[in-house]
Amino acid sequence: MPSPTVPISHYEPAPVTTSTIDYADLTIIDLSKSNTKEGRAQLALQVRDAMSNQGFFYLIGHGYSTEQMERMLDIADIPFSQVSDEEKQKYVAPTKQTGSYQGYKLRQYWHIDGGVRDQVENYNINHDVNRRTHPEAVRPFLPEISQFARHSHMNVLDPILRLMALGLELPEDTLLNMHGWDTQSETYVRFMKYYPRSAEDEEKTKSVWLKGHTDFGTISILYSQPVAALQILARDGTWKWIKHIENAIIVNAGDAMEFLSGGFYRATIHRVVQPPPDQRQYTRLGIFYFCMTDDDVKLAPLVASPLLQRVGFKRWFDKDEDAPLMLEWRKARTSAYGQTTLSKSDKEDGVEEEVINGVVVKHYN
Ligand SMILES: O=C(O)CCC(=O)C(=O)O
Ligand SMILES: [Fe+2]
Repeated sequence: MPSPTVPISHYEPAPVTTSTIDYADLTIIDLSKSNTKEGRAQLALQVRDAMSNQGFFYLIGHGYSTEQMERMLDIADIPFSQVSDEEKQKYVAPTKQTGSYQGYKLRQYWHIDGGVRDQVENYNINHDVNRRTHPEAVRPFLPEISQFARHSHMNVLDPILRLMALGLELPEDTLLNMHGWDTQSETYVRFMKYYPRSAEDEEKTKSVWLKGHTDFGTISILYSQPVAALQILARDGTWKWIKHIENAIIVNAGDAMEFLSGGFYRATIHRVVQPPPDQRQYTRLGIFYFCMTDDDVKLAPLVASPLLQRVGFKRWFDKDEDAPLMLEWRKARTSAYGQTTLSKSDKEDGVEEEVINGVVVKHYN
């Protein structure tokens, strides 16, 4: 049961920016319309259009209130503000060895550019919150975090997966059946806190905090927060800012969804940059639910889709049996990220590449 009586200090997020910036124009999906069959058919078309064009959309009507979100934000700050550096060290994720982020990713782990390393702390918790132990200050809040993960899974992820399966003209539960709650998967809650950086770091990285990348899994669920910093690479090659919408969720597809849909749903490149001037002195605390299929799902195209048969699809692997399992793809991508030496693309300016499971993975500056 949730325990909202456990005392907690309040995290006050930055005020919304008043700067004029170039925002992406994304579709807003109202999930409260998905209770009826007609509603779902209509939303499925909207989601299909958004995921095959921008690869990003907003979700509203998801049933989590602003007050519940404020409470989760207070909880999200605990692993950063209420745990000593010494205790944090005990819970650092052995990411390079295990290909898993569970636990802390402390500052300066990822290489960004020009010798500059990141200034962001993550604390990652598997959707099964008891899979690992947690710092003492986090423990009283595990029931609430578990309930939040369950909400994100059942009330956000599952409806999205239903709509995306419908979009491929497949049975509604096709994708959902690959994303069990009780099965073995890496699907996890991430708390992420960015700290302001030095002028020197900003200059050396041309203000990039997290290089342009695609996410590794199927669906990423980003609970909207006020500090503008996230940008997506639009089809015309320009970076567009993601606008904060109170109590909305930003949804994007990752590599695994791109593989399963034969390239129809796009894993869009996105990055994080220095916020506009009026938000630069604030920390930026975010809450995410990163979703992957069950570990044992092969990431080969869903060729039974009548839509894919009509419009055509891309194969990354000649034979389906050569496609990686979700477990293999996640491990390889996770252990390499921010650690490997990337090589410059000979085709595209400002792009660096690495080869993972035979696939060229690009990183954008
Ligand atoms: O901080 C954000 O808004 C996005 C972070 C992100 O892209 C990631 O963690 O993969
Ligand atoms: Fe990302």
